Amino acid sequence: MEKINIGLIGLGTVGSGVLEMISNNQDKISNITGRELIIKTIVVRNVAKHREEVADDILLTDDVNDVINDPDIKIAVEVMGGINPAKQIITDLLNAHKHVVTANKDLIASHGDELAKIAHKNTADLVYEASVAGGIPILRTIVNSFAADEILEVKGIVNGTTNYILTQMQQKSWSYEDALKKAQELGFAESDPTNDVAGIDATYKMIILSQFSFGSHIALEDINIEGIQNIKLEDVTQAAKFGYTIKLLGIATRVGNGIFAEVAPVLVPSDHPLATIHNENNAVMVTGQAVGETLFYGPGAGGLPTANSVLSDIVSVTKNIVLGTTGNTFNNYQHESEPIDKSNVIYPYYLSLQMKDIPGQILKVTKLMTELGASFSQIVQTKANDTEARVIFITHSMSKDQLKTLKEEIAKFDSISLNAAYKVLEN
Ligand SMILES: NC(=O)C1=CN([C@@H]2O[C@H](COP(=O)(O)OP(=O)(O)OC[C@H]3O[C@@H](n4cnc5c(N)ncnc54)[C@H](OP(=O)(O)O)[C@@H]3O)[C@@H](O)[C@H]2O)C=CC1
Ligand SMILES: N[C@@H](CC=O)C(=O)O
Repeated sequence: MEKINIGLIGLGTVGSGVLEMISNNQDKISNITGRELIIKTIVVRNVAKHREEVADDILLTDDVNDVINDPDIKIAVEVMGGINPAKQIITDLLNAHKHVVTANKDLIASHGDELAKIAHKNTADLVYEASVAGGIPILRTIVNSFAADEILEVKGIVNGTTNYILTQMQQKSWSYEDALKKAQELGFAESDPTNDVAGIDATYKMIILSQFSFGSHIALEDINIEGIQNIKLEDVTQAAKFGYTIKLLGIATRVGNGIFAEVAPVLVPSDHPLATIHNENNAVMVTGQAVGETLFYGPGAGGLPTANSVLSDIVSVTKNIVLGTTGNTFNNYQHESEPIDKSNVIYPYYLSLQMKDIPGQILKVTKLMTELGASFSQIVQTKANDTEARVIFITHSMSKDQLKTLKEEIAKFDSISLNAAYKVLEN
């Protein structure tokens, strides 16, 4: 059987999973593709650290040119992460006519269109199913199964680390710090977890999802991004008492000719499907004009689940090589998203305030709401400390502008502070 040589760049959580899956599933892959897949070369930073993991017949090197300049390598798998030097490496690989499979959402969200053009020019494939929602095969599903439908909204839980952290806080009352440490040990978090907890990783994934869903590229600066770093156990507990579970959600909705996109902690009704997604699992809800609401669920992070998506890309590139159909674009870039009128985007909010325990305080806030045309459906007061009360409101739907003005006006009071304002998802 003819062989196809692969260069693997990175042997961390995902790279090790790719190595394991190729060696364990060789027969099945050969039956499907008609080719034997061989990992010829592996590139890492620290060769000595990986010597024991790698068979003697594979070249283990710290020089990526051993892949770029090897004419026998047809497919390169980039699972090292980060934007630099990954961008230059992928550019060089494509210019050397290698097909590239990557899991790198940072890079694809930031420079995907530029790299797709380089791939097209070189009749090479550039594919990245693993870049969004780890083990869930969502990108090809959107390309193939929503080809004739108009997608109205795509939303969901697209970061495994933050969902793992929130689950441990909710179900086991773990501290935020302990849960993050465990997510890092389990290989779910990025090498620097800042992007995970700050919502940036989820935002990269929403940029890619939006491009596939709507054909529009949304710039990172145009997305409202809020992470989970400031979520308090008391908010998690209070939200549960109101019948909600806090989740970090990505939401991208068609508004006129543009897209409204946001990544933020959201109170999800506890009987909503997204509230039932626990640990490192992800779920993507795609709403189509014709099909209505659909939900795709599975592991969003971790070595083998992510490697499974990488392998699905490797198999599809191999089939393209066999059929001579390489170089067809995987992304759906049509244009930059047009500006939208955000006043049309309205949600109820969970507002957590701390106020000096003196008469008339709550009235000050409700008066402000009335002046802004806003109102609330639920209110709870608890003791924060000896001199202050915690007051939680669930508001009726209000716009971002109303919320912004409310925040600004509350900030003018010395004796009242707004600690949290989270969107509430309606069933
Ligand atoms: N972990 C996950 O669950 C998921 C990760 N991803 C994405 O997959 C990619 C890889 O993630 P993950 O496996 O977790 O990352 P790791 O940090 O576990 O592994 C990174 C690997 O890349 C190697 N590497 C890093 N920089 C260089 C360099 N400059 N030259 C050569 N080798 C380098 C490292 O070598 P060494 O070991 O010697 O340091 C290491 O083997 C990232 O883009 C990530 O966002 C996508 C979905 C899920
Ligand atoms: N750090 C990411 C890994 C997968 O993309 C996550 O936690 O989702």
